[in-house]
Amino acid sequence: MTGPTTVLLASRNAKKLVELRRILAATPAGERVTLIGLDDAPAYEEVPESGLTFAENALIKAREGALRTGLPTVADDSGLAVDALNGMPGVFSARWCGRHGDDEANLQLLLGQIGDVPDQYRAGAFVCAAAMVWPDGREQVVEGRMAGRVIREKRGTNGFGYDPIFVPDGYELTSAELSAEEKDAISHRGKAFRGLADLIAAELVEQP
Ligand SMILES: O=P(O)(O)OP(=O)(O)OP(=O)(O)OC[C@H]1O[C@@H](n2cnc3c(O)ncnc32)[C@H](O)[C@@H]1O
Ligand SMILES: [Mg+2]
Repeated sequence: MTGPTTVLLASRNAKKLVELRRILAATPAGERVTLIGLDDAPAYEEVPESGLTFAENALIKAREGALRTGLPTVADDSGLAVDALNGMPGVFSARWCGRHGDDEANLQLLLGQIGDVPDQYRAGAFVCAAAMVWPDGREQVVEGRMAGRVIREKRGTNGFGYDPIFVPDGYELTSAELSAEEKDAISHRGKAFRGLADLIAAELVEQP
């Protein structure tokens, strides 16, 4: 067995880094992997998320990271797909209001758009595609979903993004009222990252 392997998470989102570290730690790869984020990697100009699917965007980010750093690289792309909006905001979730990362404006715009949609038609799902690109060019993508419905007013202060207006199926609480651990256990990103963590563990265990 070789020493620890450094894996890059091609993201500046600190919450994603914490989440993937926690999930990796629970797998056989836990002790063998040191996970770093873009803030700890040699700086490079990031490519725009120009894909039309979560998987394409995750691969764009992961390929660029692997190319620029030579490290095995993970990246994810995620968002909320609302049935009444034919799957939007989807890949545009982070910039739905027209600028990147304004969670409150994104959420209020969505609430206004589906204001007239009756309760029984407010289904949607959080979706996450997590991609792994190895330095030799091999690529793997794992997707996770969390189905639920969009409510009419914000509830809860945990999480981020659209969490305060999303109630997962089987729950009465919004995903912003669940604890981080409770959300991880059922979330789109939790599922996708656990799938990837298993692939990373298998890869490293097979190494001579
Ligand atoms: O650097 P990267 O990894 O790209 O970080 P990011 O924050 O831009 O992340 P994404 O491109 O994956 O965009 C995710 C958007 O989708 C929404 N979203 C995704 N997962 C969510 C979750 O678990 N809870 C609430 N909103 C979520 C939210 O609006 C995010 O801004
Ligand atoms: Mg992004």
